[in-house]
Amino acid sequence: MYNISKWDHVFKLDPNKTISEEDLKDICTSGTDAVMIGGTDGVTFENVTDLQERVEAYDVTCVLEVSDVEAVAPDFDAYFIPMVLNSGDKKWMLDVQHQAVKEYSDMINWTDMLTEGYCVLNPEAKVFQKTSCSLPDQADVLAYARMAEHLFRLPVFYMEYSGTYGDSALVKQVADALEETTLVYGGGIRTMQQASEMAAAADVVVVGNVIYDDIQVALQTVEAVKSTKKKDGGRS
Ligand SMILES: CC(C)=CCC/C(C)=C/CC/C(C)=C/CC/C(C)=C/CC/C(C)=C/CC/C(C)=C/CC/C(C)=C/COP(=O)(O)OP(=O)(O)O
Ligand SMILES: O=P(O)(O)OC[C@@H](O)CO
Ligand SMILES: [Mg+2]
Repeated sequence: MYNISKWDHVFKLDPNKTISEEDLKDICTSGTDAVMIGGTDGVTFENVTDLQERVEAYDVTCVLEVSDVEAVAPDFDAYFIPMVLNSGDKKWMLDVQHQAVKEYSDMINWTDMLTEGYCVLNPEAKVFQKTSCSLPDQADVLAYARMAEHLFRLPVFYMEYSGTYGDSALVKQVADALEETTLVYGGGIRTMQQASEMAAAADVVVVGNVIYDDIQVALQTVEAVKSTKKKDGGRS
């Protein structure tokens, strides 16, 4: 059984991208806490199940981050359901989830579901544009984090800088404001130093695109995150 509050590092694999068997093996046996399958576009039942089967050959926790209800497949260790808190369109906060629950409630095992409160902070990211986000300032981000923890009691607050490296001072401020909710950071990690810096601030660091651009650097982020957590302690 997975426990996200104990995780430090996650690799996010995009089912719409190609990865060699050798690289996939290195990712799955890297010592990461989990492999998350997810992306914003081009996610289909076929490419999700294809990647899922390949990851299942290894002994690593594998979760599906749902971005399209048509691409939900059985037998993942968990299902992460994003709610985009800074979307200007309630569709991405409530409506798509509502529709999915209405249609599929008899197939859902609720203990496998975990809701992520997303705060998207890179205006260039596909997810920012797709979900009509507005760019929050520091006070907005802190308010979203507090709402996630105290009003919605969400297990996860996800600071999403997808494609660009974020503001570690802001990540630290959010970490200081949260007690129970797990703070996940993702975006633009391309060096061990960046991985360590974000590991010192957030509970969980997600590494995505660099997997496809520089697999060796991607693999090194596991040790960078794990050794920072060991040294600094931290909440997770
Ligand atoms: C087990 C089984 C078969 C169950 C069936 C029952 C079932 C269907 C359960 C699902 C229940 C449920 C509540 C589903 C919700 C469905 C849904 C459509 C949720 C919407 C999620 C959402 C807000 C999506 C918007 C996009 C988003 C936040 C995606 C997350 C991934 C992400 C941020 C990727 C980064 O992407 P990007 O910025 O584009 O970067 P790249 O350029 O690298 O891709
Ligand atoms: O792809 P990158 O920029 O590493 O971001 C990771 C993840 O937060 C994307 O959802
Ligand atoms: Mg990606």
